Amino acid sequence: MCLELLQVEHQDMEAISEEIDDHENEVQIVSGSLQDPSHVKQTSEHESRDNKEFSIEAAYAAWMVKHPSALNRFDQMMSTVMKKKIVVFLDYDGTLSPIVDDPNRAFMSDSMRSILKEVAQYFPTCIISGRSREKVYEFVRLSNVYYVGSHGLDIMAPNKSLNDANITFHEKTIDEKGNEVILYQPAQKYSPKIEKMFKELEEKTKEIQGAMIENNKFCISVHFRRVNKENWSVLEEQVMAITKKYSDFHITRGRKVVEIRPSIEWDKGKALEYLLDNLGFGSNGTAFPLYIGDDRTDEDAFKVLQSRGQGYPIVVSSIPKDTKASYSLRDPSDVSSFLLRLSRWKINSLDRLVS
Ligand SMILES: O=P(O)(O)OC[C@H]1O[C@H](O[C@H]2O[C@H](CO)[C@@H](O)[C@H](O)[C@H]2O)[C@H](O)[C@@H](O)[C@@H]1O
Repeated sequence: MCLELLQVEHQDMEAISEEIDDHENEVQIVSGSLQDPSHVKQTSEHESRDNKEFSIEAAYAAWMVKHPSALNRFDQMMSTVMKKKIVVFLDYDGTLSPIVDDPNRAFMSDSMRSILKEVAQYFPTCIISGRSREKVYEFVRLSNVYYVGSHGLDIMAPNKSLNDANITFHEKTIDEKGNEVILYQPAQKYSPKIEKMFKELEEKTKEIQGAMIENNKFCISVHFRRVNKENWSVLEEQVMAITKKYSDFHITRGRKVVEIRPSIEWDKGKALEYLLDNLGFGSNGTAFPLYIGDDRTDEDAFKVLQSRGQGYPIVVSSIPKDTKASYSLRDPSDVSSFLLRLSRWKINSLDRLVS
């Protein structure tokens, strides 16, 4: 049996079940014997735990053939990078921090922080999150990392080789360390409406126990992870009713979260292109982006890498799901192993240059 299949056998089944649960609304997620997650649950009630584990593992193993582990393929992946400039893009929740019940407590481990700090010493490193940029910084607290919030709608990046010919929404500003940075916020004009909607949502949903509304600056997250299942539809109706009043906004879904976003053509994929093309990370194909993410919104970035034929899209998932990523990592712990390996690889290649 190959190494990738063996690894699946040691998966934490509880975490896997939770992840399946998180993607309940996604029709496509599971392939092979697990095509419909609700079916998985119904039949699993009648199956022994062993059988359930076996079918999940078998489906995952089949999926891994198409999306091999970036850890197992590390050497092969790096052998094609050659003299290109690696740029590291990371999602936050579910990638750098494990999914937890309380969004305000999604802390990153100290070991992940120190590995990330090391990676950022060797490669330009950027976190692209659905959260507000400030909130991600609060969790990460690393000054050598670039932060993009609100699913790409709030970009703060170094002021390098800016090619601003067609960019109309950027401004130069000074960051906490006194460096000149550029700020690109294509949804700025929606701020007053977002504030209004946020207040309305808080007021309307305050009776629903466990509901949490998170203001992500240029988008809003309505969390239902801690809401009783029987109240999910009530919460959903309230969110729909309020969003309907704002014709220039739409709803997207993530892991036990409904998100309200301005209807403009901008997402994590566009933010990734913007960063690659405008911020001195090396356009003209010299940059080699690695993008690691677990969320449905990260798929927009994976698509961009696939269409540019540039870099490696890596999905974080412990269940088989439909993805444009070429490689996979199971969970944040795998992500930290991958990042550690990446920085060690860089140190070794620098050593080889010196000797
Ligand atoms: O783009 P990301 O960095 O992955 O952010 C996506 C959303 O992540 C957060 O919610 C998710 O993680 C929470 C903490 O683990 C969890 O409680 C929640 O159920 C998940 O949906 C964040 O709170 C959202 O604002 C982000 O949009």
